[in-house]
Amino acid sequence: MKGGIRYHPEVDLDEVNALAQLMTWKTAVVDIPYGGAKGGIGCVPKELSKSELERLTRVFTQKIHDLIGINTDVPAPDMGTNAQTMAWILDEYSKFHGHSLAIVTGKPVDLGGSLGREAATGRGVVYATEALLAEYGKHIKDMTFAIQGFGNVGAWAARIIHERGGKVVAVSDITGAVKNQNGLDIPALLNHKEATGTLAGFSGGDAMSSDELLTQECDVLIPCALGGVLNRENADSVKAKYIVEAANHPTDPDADEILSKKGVVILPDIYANAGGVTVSYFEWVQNIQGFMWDEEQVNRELKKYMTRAFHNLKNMCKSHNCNLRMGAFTLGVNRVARATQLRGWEA
Ligand SMILES: NC(=O)C1=CN([C@@H]2O[C@H](COP(=O)(O)OP(=O)(O)OC[C@H]3O[C@@H](n4cnc5c(N)ncnc54)[C@H](O)[C@@H]3O)[C@@H](O)[C@H]2O)C=CC1
Ligand SMILES: O=C(O)CCC(=O)C(=O)O
Repeated sequence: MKGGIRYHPEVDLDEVNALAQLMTWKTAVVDIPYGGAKGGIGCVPKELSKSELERLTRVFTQKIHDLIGINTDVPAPDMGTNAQTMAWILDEYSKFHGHSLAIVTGKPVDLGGSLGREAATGRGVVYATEALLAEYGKHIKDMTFAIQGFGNVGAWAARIIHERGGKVVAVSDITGAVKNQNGLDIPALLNHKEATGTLAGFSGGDAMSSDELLTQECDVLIPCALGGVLNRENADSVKAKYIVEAANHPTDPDADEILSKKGVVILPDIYANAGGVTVSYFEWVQNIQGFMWDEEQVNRELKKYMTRAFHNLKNMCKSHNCNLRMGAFTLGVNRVARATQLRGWEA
């Protein structure tokens, strides 16, 4: 099983359960050999010191070390966790079971992490967006983007879209939001965030409230933060023509219906954000083989997996005459059902 560990105040058992289920279908959609998992701690990581985070992570690992394993459950980063968190889990786990590089993915590269994993979810989102837009004869360089969340996924997606000539017109995070209809200078915004820890005060755009981001004028909206942010309160006001779900379950069922009726095309999470777990799979393979790939190979393989999955998804939608979310779930559930039947577990 595979999935991230989340540190966030809203983490609870129901949410982790739902996120683990999404991982089951996600890994099947991109056809990598895992089931789904997820873990989390209800806490506010920004309010904890580095040494408190380390102690929390080590005690958590002491509690779960018998549940995880390189062939049973392999954690990775999610919201509020990062490569450092994975390094602590690896170190603590190794005290019980011996040195096991493949016990976590998304580790620091210096500790056996894969080149390209940190950027992989955002990069995968960009590959997915390119594949979707190509279906409509469009290109990133001709489109405007609004991005909610400027953490690992949002910042990397923004950076790569900007590099490809796309115009990122609005960005938000927990500290606020900034917009510029002529396009934000993303490298400058990244430097500003690095230096100040906030989006506030960025001179290259106008400040706005975080909530406004979702209804901002743009072609493509990319939610990269929490679940349930698109709901019946705001769905009707969304102006984007395309939504690429980089976050997990950002669109609730009411919003899904409202947006579909408005003709908004939604690229679902279990495909759109699968680049992260795909490169996690590459990291696990590299650790087991004891052979590091170069970054070019990682990105080339990632593109191959994302493009192949998009074609499978599109064919599923065509043969079942359904939208992309239904197509993605049908693809994932069918693969799991087929494996289940082949093992003789048919009811
Ligand atoms: N890290 C990964 O590899 C993957 C992450 N995801 C999903 O992507 C989403 C983001 O994850 P990460 O970037 O890793 O987390 P992160 O912790 O690095 O960043 C989260 C970002 O969301 C922002 N945020 C939080 N609440 C907000 C609000 N109310 N309004 C606006 N922004 C808000 C934070 O300020 C931060 O910029 C999550 O839903 C996660 O499950 C999905 C696949 C893989
Ligand atoms: O990289 C991984 O193993 C998990 C990534 C993740 O948590 C997700 O796709 O939601």
